[in-house]
Amino acid sequence: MFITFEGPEGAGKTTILKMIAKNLEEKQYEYIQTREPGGIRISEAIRSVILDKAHTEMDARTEALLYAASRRQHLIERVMPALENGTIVLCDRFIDSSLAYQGYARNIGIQEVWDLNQFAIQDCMPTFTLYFDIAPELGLQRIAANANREVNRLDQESISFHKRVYEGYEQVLQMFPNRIYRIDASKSVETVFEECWKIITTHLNE
Ligand SMILES: Nc1ncnc2c1ncn2[C@@H]1O[C@H](COP(=O)(O)OP(=O)(O)OP(=O)(O)O)[C@@H](O)[C@H]1O
Ligand SMILES: Cc1cn([C@H]2C[C@H](O)[C@@H](COP(=O)(O)O)O2)c(=O)[nH]c1=O
Repeated sequence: MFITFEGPEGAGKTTILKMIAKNLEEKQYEYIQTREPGGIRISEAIRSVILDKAHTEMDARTEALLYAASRRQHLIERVMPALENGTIVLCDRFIDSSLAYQGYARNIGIQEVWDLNQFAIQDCMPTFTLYFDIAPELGLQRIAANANREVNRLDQESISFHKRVYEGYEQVLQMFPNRIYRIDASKSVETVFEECWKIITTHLNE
């Protein structure tokens, strides 16, 4: 089972992913938790290049290619071997982030970014996706209030960019109504967790 966590900045993806991991651990499921961009050495190195605040000159297509390259290596080294073993994969962000951020918000085109990513993923799509729906203003407020979180190049984008990311996700949800579950991420951590856990247990029991 390949489960991805998606949504704008500060939506609570990482918080809930860790809680789900803890629950799976307690119930003795085999799982891994990982993230994009990153999760393994080469992809973490690509992450540093993409998210470096100094790299303000980065071209949108270069950005899309770097995310896709990072995705490819992470799939080959970490995700696919785990799935082949029957291990549950919890992944913080995946292809939907590229569609919303690069495809829509950066104006490359969702279809173009989808096509580019087919080379990287070779049909390895998530079993299902939890989309953390939050107004960009609230998400950004949450991350601003978190003193431990380092601000990266994407965080520094304007509020209009983050609003476009939100609109981009809306398009992506329309494209994949059977794969993506919308979660109201403005609710309390406990409520959001309960909703996500209910979806996961339904799939685990299928
Ligand atoms: N439901 C919630 N209500 C209030 N605060 C929350 C909630 N979920 C998470 N937070 C807080 O919001 C901040 C961002 O949460 P988190 O890092 O989990 O979000 P994220 O979606 O992974 O963000 P990003 O994609 O930007 O890394 C953290 O300080 C976290 O404690
Ligand atoms: C996978 C992926 C990510 N992004 C963006 C989204 C965030 O701004 C950063 C990752 O930071 P996080 O704290 O780990 O969420 O990268 C993107 O634009 N495109 C992608 O494909």
